[in-house]
Amino acid sequence: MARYSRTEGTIALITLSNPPVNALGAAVRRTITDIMHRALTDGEVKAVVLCGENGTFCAGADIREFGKPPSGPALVPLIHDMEASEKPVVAAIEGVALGGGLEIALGCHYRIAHAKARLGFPEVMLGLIPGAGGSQRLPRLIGIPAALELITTGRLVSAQEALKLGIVDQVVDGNTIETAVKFALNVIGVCRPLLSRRLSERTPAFSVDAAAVLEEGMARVKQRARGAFAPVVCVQALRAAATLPYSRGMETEEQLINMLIDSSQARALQYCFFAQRNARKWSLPSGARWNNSKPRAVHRVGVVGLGTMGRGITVSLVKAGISVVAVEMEEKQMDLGMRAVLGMLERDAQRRGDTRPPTHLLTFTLSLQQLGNVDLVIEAVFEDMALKKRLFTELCNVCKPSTLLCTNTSGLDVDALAVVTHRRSLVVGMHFFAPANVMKLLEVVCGPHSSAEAVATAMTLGKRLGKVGVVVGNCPGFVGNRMMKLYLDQAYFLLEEGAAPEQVDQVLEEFGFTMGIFKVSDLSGLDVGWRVRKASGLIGPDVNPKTPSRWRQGCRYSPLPDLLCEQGHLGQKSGRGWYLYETPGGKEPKPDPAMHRFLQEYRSRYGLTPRHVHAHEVIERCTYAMANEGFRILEEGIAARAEDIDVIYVFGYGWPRHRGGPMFHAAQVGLATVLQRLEHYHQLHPDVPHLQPSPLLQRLVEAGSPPVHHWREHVQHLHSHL
Ligand SMILES: CC(C)(COP(=O)(O)OP(=O)(O)OC[C@H]1O[C@@H](n2cnc3c(N)ncnc32)[C@H](O)[C@@H]1OP(=O)(O)O)[C@@H](O)C(=O)NCCC(=O)NCCSC(=O)/C=C/CCCCCCCCCCCCC(=O)O
Repeated sequence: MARYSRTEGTIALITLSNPPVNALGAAVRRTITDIMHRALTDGEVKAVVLCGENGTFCAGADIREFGKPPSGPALVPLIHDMEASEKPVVAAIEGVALGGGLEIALGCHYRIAHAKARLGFPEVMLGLIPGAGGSQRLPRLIGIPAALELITTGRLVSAQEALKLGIVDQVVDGNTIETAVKFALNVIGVCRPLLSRRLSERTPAFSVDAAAVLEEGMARVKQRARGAFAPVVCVQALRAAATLPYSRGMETEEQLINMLIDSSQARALQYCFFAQRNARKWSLPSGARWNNSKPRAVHRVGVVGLGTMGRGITVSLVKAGISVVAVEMEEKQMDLGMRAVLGMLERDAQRRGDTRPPTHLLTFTLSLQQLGNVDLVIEAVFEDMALKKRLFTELCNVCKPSTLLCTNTSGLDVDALAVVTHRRSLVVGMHFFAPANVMKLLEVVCGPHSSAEAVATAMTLGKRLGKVGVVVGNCPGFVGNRMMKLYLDQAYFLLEEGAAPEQVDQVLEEFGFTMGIFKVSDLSGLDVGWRVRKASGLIGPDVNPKTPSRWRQGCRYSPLPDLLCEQGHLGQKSGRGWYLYETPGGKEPKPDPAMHRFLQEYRSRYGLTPRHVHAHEVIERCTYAMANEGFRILEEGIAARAEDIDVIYVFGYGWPRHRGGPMFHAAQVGLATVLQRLEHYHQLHPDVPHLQPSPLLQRLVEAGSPPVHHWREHVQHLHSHL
C-alpha cells in the first residue's frame, strides 16, 4: 500500500505501492497517513521524499470507491499536515500524477518530475472537481487562467509543460527518486520556515483580468458542456480560489464536490471510464479471450479505396508509424485521394510543430499487385457487396497467405465476404467512423469464421491507432448502425406527426448529443442511407408497386428521406437537406421554410394531422427505441455487454458521455419506466414492431431491474454469444 524506508541517514522515503496505478484507495490512504506521521515526527528524519512504485507516482483516488459508503481517512488532512510540516517534503513524480495524486504533490514543498511524466486533474471527466485542495492550490501556483484551462478540460500536461507553467521545480531524464533525494538533502534547512513553499499560504492575484477570465471561462464552459455540470462547477471552485481566503475556498470546494459526488452524471462518467477499459477485454464463444490470444505483428498495411474513409484510415495508420500501400482503381480518384491524405498529414504535422509529415511511410498505387507483402488489408471501397466480393476474391490471389483481410463496411455481411476467400478465419470487419483519423471508435466485427488471432490483431492495431476498439458480432449494421436505424426511424416518424427537423435536433442537443440527428444526416449525406435502403430492397424496382408508400416489409415506413434524395436534397454537399445551407458544401444549417411547406404537403397527402410533439416524447421515442434494440442485440450476442454498446454510442455517435450511453441511460431512468413507456408508444404505434419491448427488457424488469453489470446473467443461450 505504501512503504517506509530511510535513505542517506536523514531522508524518509515513502513509496506508494498499489498496482497498477497506485490509486488512493482507503487502505493506501490509511497507510500513507500513518507513515507520513511517523516520518514527520521522527527526530532523525530531516526531509521526506514521496514517490510511487513501478514508475508511477499516483493516478488519484480509487475510482471504484466512488459511490460506496466512505471509509478510511480523508486526503485533505494528510495533505495539510504534510504542507504544514517544517521538514521539506519532495514529490518524485514518475509516470503520472493525476487527480488526488497531483493534489498530494501540490501539498509537497517541491516537485521533481521525470521527463516522461504527465500531470493533471482529469476529475472533470469523472463528473467531479479536484476535491482535495487541488482547485484551491493549483491557481495559487500557476494563476487563474492556466488553472482554469487545465481543471475545466481535464487536459494532462507533459513534464516539460508542467515546468514551464511552474507546476514542477525540475525535470529529470535520469533517476527521478535519486534526484529527489539529492534535492531533499540540499534543501534541508535552506528555506526556513517553508512558508513560501506552502501553496495554501499564497494569494492568487485577483485582478480585473482574472474576473474577466473567469466570466469568459464560465461562458465557454457552459457552451461546450452540453448539459454536463462538472465543468461549470470547476469554474465555481476557481472563482472561490480567486475571491476567498484559502480556508473559505476549501469549504466551498468541499460543498461543491459533495454536490457532485453522488450525482447521476458522475455515476455515468465513472461508468464510462470502466466501460471503455472493459471493452478491451473481449472473448469469443470458443473461449479465446483478449488475454490468451496472440495478435500478429503488423508492419505494413494495404488500404484499398481512397474515398473519405480510406483517406482517414490511411492518415491514422501513417500517424501511428505504420507503412501503408494505398490502392485506388482510377487515376483521378488516386490523385484526389493522395492530395487529400498529404494535406491532412501536412496540417497535422504543422499543428504538432513538426516540419516533416511522415510521408516516407506512404506508397500510392493503381495496382492491387503491390499488396503482395502487406500484413493486413483494410478494404474501404463503396458499400456494394458485389464489388467487395470481387475485391476480396482478387486480394486472396494477390496477398501472401497470412495476410488478414479486413473490411470497413458499415453494415454489410462480413461473413458473406469471408466465404469468397480461402482464408475465412483471417477475415474480420474493421468498421471505422468518419472522419476516420479523428473519430475514436472502431467496431471489430467478428464473423463465425473469424479466428481469435484475427480479432486480436484487429484490436491491437486499433489500439496502436489510438482507437477504442469494441468486438461485435456480424449482423446488418452491426451494433452502432443497427441501433441508429431505429433512432432515425423514430426521428422521421416524429416529423410525419408534426415536428420540424430543427425542433427534434434542438431537443436532442439539449439532451447532450453533439449534434441533432438531422444535422448529422445532412453532414454525412442523405444519399448514404438511400443507397443502403436501395440495396436492402426497401426502395427500388423490387418493391411491389401496390405496396403503400408508408409501408415496407410489414411495418410503418417513412419515405421522407427518399423523397428528399429524389429532389437532389442530399444535405450539406448539395446545399439543402433537412436544413438549408448558404451554398453547396456550406456548414451552417438554417431552418428551411421550404422544408416546412414540404412537410405540410406530405402530411396532407397522407391524411396525417399534425400535432405538437413534446420534448420528452422526442427523447423517449429516440432513446428508448435505441435501448430496446440494444437489449435485442445483447440477447442475440451481437454485443457481449451493455457497456460495449454504450462505448460504441459515446465514442462513435456523439452520445453525451455524462449520460453514460443508451443502455446506462435506460438503467438510470429505470427499466420499469422504459418498459412502460415502450408499451405505451407501441400501443399508439402498433405498426412499429421495434417499439414492442424486447423479451430481455421484460425479463430484467421481472427480475427487479438489476444493475447493468448483471444484465448478462439474464441473457438466454449465453454459450452461443460473444
Ligand atoms: C493514465 C492512467 C492512469 C493509466 O493509463 P493506461 O496506462 O492506459 O492504463 P489503463 O488501462 O487506463 O489503467 C490500468 C488499470 O488501472 C485502472 N485504473 C486506472 N486509474 C484508476 C483509478 N484512479 N482508480 C481505480 N482504477 C484505476 C484501470 O481501470 C485499469 O484497470 P484494468 O486493467 O482495466 O482492470 C489512466 O488509467 C487514467 O487516466 N486513470 C484515471 C485517472 C483519474 O481520473 N484520476 C482522478 C481520479 S479522481 C481523484 O483523484 C479525486 C481525488 C480527490 C478526492 C476526492 C474526494 C471525494 C472522494 C470520496 C470517496 C473516497 C473517499 C476519499 C476521502 C478523501 O480523500 O476526501
